[in-house]
Amino acid sequence: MESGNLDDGRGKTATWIDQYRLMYDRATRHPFVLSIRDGTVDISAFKRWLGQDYIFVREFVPFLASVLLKAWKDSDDDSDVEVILGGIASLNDELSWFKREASKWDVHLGGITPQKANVEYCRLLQSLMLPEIDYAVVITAFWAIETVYQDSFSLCLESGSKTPEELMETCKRWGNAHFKEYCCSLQKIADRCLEKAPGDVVRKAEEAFVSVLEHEIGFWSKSSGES
Ligand SMILES: Cc1ncc(CO)c(N)n1
Repeated sequence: MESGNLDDGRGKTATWIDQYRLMYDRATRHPFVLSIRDGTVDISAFKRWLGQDYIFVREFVPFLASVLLKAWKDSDDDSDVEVILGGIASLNDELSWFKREASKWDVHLGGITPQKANVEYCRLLQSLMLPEIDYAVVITAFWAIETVYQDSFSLCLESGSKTPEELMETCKRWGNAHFKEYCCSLQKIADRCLEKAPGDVVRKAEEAFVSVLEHEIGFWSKSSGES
């Protein structure tokens, strides 16, 4: 058994969160998210984020499909496919939710130009969809992408938060306990794969994790900021 230098019996993913704590906190405690939590959020920033995230989630569909395909081909545990399929199923519901929410806020999803940070994030997804990228790398990225939103929005649901009532549904979408469980399932899968992966694959997964954090920070800033 290989034991990494920071490995104290926890999974690799938990180790990386600690190791990149500053960046992780910048991704999960972004000023935009904090403004939702303290009730000072600028509604036009929220509407911009909504339109940009819809574009991102549409790109997330083929990414998830590619993760599913790799799990089906390369995973040694049948339940991986079920967890990922569950994620794909809820994406279907999520896209409908975006359309409903957008019409509620008078956001026209058809006419939105993706921000540069969004285009770059989608490009990262596309690079991870390539067949030569290992399952361990993409499942790690997938876990990180979902977990950043889970951590961010659950913050807005904590007791003492002043999240405006009309944004509660958005926060519950990613901040709810069921979504947290789903993120934990993804984390267990990622940790299991990373434990068995050769060193160069683990290094690539770590890079993908850091890259997701960087892109999430950029996404929050640019999607909620002035266009
Ligand atoms: C940018 C971004 N990251 C993560 C998620 C979670 O699905 C999302 N919807 N959008």
